[in-house]
Amino acid sequence: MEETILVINCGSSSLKIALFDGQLNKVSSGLAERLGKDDAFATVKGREERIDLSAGAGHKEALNALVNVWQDCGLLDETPAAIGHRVVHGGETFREAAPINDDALAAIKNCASLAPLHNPVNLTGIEATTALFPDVPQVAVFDTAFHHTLPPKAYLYALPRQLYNDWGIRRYGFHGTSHQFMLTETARILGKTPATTSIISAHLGNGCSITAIRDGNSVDTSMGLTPLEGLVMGTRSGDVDPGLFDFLANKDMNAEQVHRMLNKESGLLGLSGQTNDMRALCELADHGHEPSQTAIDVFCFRLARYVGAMMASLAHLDALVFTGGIGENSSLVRKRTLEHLGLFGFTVDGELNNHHGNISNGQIEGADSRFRVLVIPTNEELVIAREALVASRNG
Ligand SMILES: Nc1ncnc2c1ncn2[C@@H]1O[C@H](COP(=O)(O)OP(=O)(O)O)[C@@H](O)[C@H]1O
Ligand SMILES: CC(=O)OP(=O)(O)O
Ligand SMILES: [Mg+2]
Repeated sequence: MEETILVINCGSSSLKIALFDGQLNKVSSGLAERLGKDDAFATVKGREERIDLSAGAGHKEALNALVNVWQDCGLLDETPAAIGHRVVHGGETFREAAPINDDALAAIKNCASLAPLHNPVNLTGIEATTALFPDVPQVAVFDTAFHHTLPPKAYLYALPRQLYNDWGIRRYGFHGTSHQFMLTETARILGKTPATTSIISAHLGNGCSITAIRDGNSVDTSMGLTPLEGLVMGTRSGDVDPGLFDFLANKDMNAEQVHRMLNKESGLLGLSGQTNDMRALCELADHGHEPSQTAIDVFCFRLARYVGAMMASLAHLDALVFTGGIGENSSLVRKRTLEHLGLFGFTVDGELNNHHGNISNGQIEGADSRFRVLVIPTNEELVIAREALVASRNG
């Protein structure tokens, strides 16, 4: 019987799920959106019909519904050989993927206060698959793990040292599976080994982060204690002056309100007043909507500033790499960002940038650019499936 690997990525209001065969080919994938809302629904890629979920359905119901569809159409006849879960925060405990057992679950729960939007739903996903497939080995793959090589100068905040010693307050970094995938893909494209490859990787999805990778190791990254620091994101502010908290407290905003504003009501959505979706924002900007144009400007300028900041960690740069829904699809964001970086010697080829999808190596830099610039589709699910497969074969 063919082995299958199930991959689960529980986001704050969505569920992404994928099925791989034993050769790590993706067999099918599904998505559930608007979880917790009245109009929650799920879809299986390549199938027309929407799976309506009951009002307020959460991750568990969505997962059961999607697995049911796969079972009904014969894609998941047997129990899977292994299950891989994306877990966002692994703290300092996890430097690599970990088999899910009681100790790992306790450690993941321990990190939940550091990633309140992500870890609790990651745990819900693990509970749901444990109920469905109690005897199947499961593996947690952490966003933070790839960043375990950050040096203290990059991960320490300039706060009283006691906060790190007592509570683990430091910068952790996220999207590690995606940044790691950018490293291996860039090395493959350039004909190098990952261990000798140095890149700046910009993951621009709903959450956005940028990482400096020096000779295969993450050495600086824009996200911090939580996935709120750094770049402008769909609904997250990224960097703000810490003095803001004091100011807002004096305006009678409590911690919960500030948390919601910074995580859910800021970023592209907050600046534009319209949408967190970059594609929709570009259309509004095209039609002359000034706040949307400004939102795109702030997004690209912050990103360019961070590219400059990441340079400080590198001895040489093999490529600047764009990935994630925005990085892969928005030629406008790439162009605007690179235009800020002329002093470093970056140039962009307009034609390649507009049609990068046709070019197999993802190149978009101009002939006179000092550095390579690549667009590479991310594949976090594949990395997670690979880890799950390895773990299942090892034991
Ligand atoms: N053609 C496009 N042009 C501009 N932005 C796009 C395009 N396609 C997708 N995006 C943007 O990508 C973002 C979602 O990225 P994605 O990586 O899919 O998100 P997630 O972090 O949820 O996995 C959204 O802002 C969306 O508008
Ligand atoms: C860590 C993080 O920001 O994840 P996502 O982009 O899935 O929200
Ligand atoms: Mg993402």
